[in-house]
Amino acid sequence: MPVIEVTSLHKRYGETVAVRDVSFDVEAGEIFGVLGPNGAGKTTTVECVAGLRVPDGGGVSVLGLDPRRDATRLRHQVGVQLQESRLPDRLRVAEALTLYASFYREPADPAQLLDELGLDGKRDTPYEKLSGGQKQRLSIALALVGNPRIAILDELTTGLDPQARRDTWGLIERVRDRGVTILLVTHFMEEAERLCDRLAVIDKGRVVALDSPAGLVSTVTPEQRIRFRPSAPFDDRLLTDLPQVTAVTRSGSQILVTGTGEVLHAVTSVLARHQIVAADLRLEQATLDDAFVELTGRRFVD
Ligand SMILES: Nc1ncnc2c1ncn2[C@@H]1O[C@H](COP(=O)(O)OP(=O)(O)OP(=O)(O)O)[C@@H](O)[C@H]1O
Repeated sequence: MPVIEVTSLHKRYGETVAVRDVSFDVEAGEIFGVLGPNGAGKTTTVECVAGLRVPDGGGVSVLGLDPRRDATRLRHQVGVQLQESRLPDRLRVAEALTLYASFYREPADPAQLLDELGLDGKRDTPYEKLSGGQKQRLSIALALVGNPRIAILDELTTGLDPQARRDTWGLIERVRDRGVTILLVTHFMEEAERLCDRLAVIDKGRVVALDSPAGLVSTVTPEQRIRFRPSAPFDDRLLTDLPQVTAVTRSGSQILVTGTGEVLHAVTSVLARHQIVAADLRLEQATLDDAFVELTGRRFVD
């Protein structure tokens, strides 16, 4: 049974249609991603789910309730971390968490949450003295302090360095393992691929695909790319004659072969037969980025 149901959501700001037609269901216990380029309508969608905006059309149901009409009941069950949330500069980390915990009937233990988020050493640090990554982790802690059943996280790792980003992903997986359902907005392909059980890809206010990351990638033409540097010159026809090869292009000393099926085996076998070593050999398979191009006809731009 879905814990979040979004049906034909429509939302405009004056002349701008931010969300044209968005529908998806989120099942209990999953990490559900809303992925799309800047301005696609992701934030507006989750703000409607969080009850912070009123849809102009369509409906949203969270735990069977209306996010605006039943806001008080949902407040204890839904934690929200929105883009660029700010706290007063002088507020210390532990104070912020204790303050937020006091708003809830059955809050999490603030000390344990700080420990889990790697903020234990920052308990007495004022908000203004935290790094970007620490502020981000604090905002996640604040979204979780009410022990919610659902956490809505918008642009979780924007502005974080690669290590902090990976740490945050690990944290989100641990939260999910405790049974919290997570609705995650992202414009990072890698984040979506690594974290999400299922994804709605949104473009220009519409859902253009809804599937698991692997499912989305598999809808793309199953083309593979092989890159290597040959140890000796050879005629392209050696490879283009192979039925598995669709194209061979050269760029400097590097060769790029595209093909399907057992193309890697076919290429390496024929090269070996001609005593050619394929140095720096890499096999590239379709990614979510390729799936996005296939779905929208253009490259995903961050
Ligand atoms: N408060 C607002 N007033 C007017 N227009 C808005 C407002 N908020 C968003 N928009 C516009 O609505 C569209 C969708 O914005 P939204 O923030 O939902 O997209 P997004 O996918 O979350 O983008 P981003 O990744 O940049 O946050 C954009 O064209 C944006 O300029």
